[in-house]
Amino acid sequence: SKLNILRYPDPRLHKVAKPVTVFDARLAKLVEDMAETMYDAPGVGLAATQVDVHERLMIIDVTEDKTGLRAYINPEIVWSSEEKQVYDEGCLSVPGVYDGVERPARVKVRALDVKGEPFEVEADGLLAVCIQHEMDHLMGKVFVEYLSPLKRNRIKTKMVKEEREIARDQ
Ligand SMILES: O=C(O)C[C@@H](Cc1ccccc1)C(=O)SCC(=O)c1ccccc1
Ligand SMILES: [Zn+2]
Repeated sequence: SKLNILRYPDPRLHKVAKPVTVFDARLAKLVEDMAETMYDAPGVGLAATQVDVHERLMIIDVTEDKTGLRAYINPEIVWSSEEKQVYDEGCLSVPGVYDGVERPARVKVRALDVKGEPFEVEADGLLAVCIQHEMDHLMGKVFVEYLSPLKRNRIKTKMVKEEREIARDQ
């Protein structure tokens, strides 16, 4: 079923996720529900933090035809390139905002799959950007924190105003 995505500046987006320790049917269902939520948004990634589940779990699918879904559990970056790249990032928790963020161009990440089996991915391009963006979510970080205080405050003000309008219409 579709889950509710927390919207910035909800304070729960700043909670630090805890490692996953139990690989059971609940976890598999959570991955399914997160995937349904992500494809519906639409998005190319989603961290458990964004659906108010504070466990170290993220899903990513950067393929055009939605055939590349992968769950990364207890992910850790084991190598990142010196070379950086600026990419126009978006965020399902900050709808309508896209802005340049500089990050290492390539990363090697180690994680467990939904069965608890370890795997490793070396990524570049959008996958590398997304892995780093989702892992920030698991650390309670939202990509607007890389922008200038002026830009961040304008975004915050706009989102709070929109939140009030949504509340008023209900
Ligand atoms: O908020 C999130 O974590 C999802 C976010 C991931 C992301 C996208 C691009 C750069 C960095 C991180 C999104 O998916 S935003 C939506 C988006 O970028 C997109 C949506 C549909 C097709 C392609 C991209
Ligand atoms: Zn995001």
